[in-house]
Amino acid sequence: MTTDDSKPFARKTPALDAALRDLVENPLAWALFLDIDGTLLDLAPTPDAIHVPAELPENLHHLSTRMDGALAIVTGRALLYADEIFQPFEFPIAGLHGGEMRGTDGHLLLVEAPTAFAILKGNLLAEAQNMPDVLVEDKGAAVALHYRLAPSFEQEVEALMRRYAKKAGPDWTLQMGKKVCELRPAGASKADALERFMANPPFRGRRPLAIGDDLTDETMFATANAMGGYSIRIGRRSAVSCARGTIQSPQDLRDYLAFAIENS
Ligand SMILES: O=P(O)(O)OC[C@H]1O[C@H](O[C@H]2O[C@H](CO)[C@@H](O)[C@H](O)[C@H]2O)[C@H](O)[C@@H](O)[C@@H]1O
Ligand SMILES: [Mg+2]
Repeated sequence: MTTDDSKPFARKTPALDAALRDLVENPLAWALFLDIDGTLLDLAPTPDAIHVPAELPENLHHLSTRMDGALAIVTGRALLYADEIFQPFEFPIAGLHGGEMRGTDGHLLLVEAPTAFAILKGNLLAEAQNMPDVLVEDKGAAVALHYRLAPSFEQEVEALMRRYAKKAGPDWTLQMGKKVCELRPAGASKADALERFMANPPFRGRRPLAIGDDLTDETMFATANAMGGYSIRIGRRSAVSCARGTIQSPQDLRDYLAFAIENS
């Protein structure tokens, strides 16, 4: 293909341009790992208020086909919830920040919430009711407390979740995010998920490209970089991020992905 300055990647830094250009020109050389909230989708006021652009699932399907299936979703969402977003297509996916997985063989690894954790979630829900507009998102083996609609409760939310992290014990860990504080299974991270995908075809032997927007994505950025790949953070450039490149918004990323499909 030929490229010129009007193309989406021509506005970026040289290293980012080169990675984005190479994904278009050599889709079989790359393995793509995509976060959902704040990356593929614009952030919304509440977890269920997300808008999925009608063309997004099909665009990802086309790109995945060009990459011979080496495209995976790596999200903090529960795996089965995230699957619904991309219907009727089904991608290799990691949920709960790496705790849940489904590889290309279709084998589903889900985490079951033990009774003690279910009781803990019930108690958390009761205590959160004292904080108007703070939302509890029950994700099965993880639970999130969202304060996007009630930013003045940030400190209280964090303190409450730290208390509950102690009660939950070592099998759960605290995960901070954008206007959210979560308790998630401690056994795996997004980096672990990326490594597990990379151990098998069609991912094996390719350069990983990790794209995300939040603290939870930093481990997969670092791992993608260490494996000779590349990492892109959606949002403003950040000195504390491991990501090597920056794309300003989910819309810019979606525009680039649409361009990559048309031209690869
Ligand atoms: O790893 P991700 O796919 O980015 O998931 C991270 C968390 O995303 C969701 O929360 C965030 O998005 C919401 C919808 O835009 C927004 O209202 C919230 O403030 C954000 O923190 C999701 O609800 C969490 O379960 C994910 O862990
Ligand atoms: Mg995100």
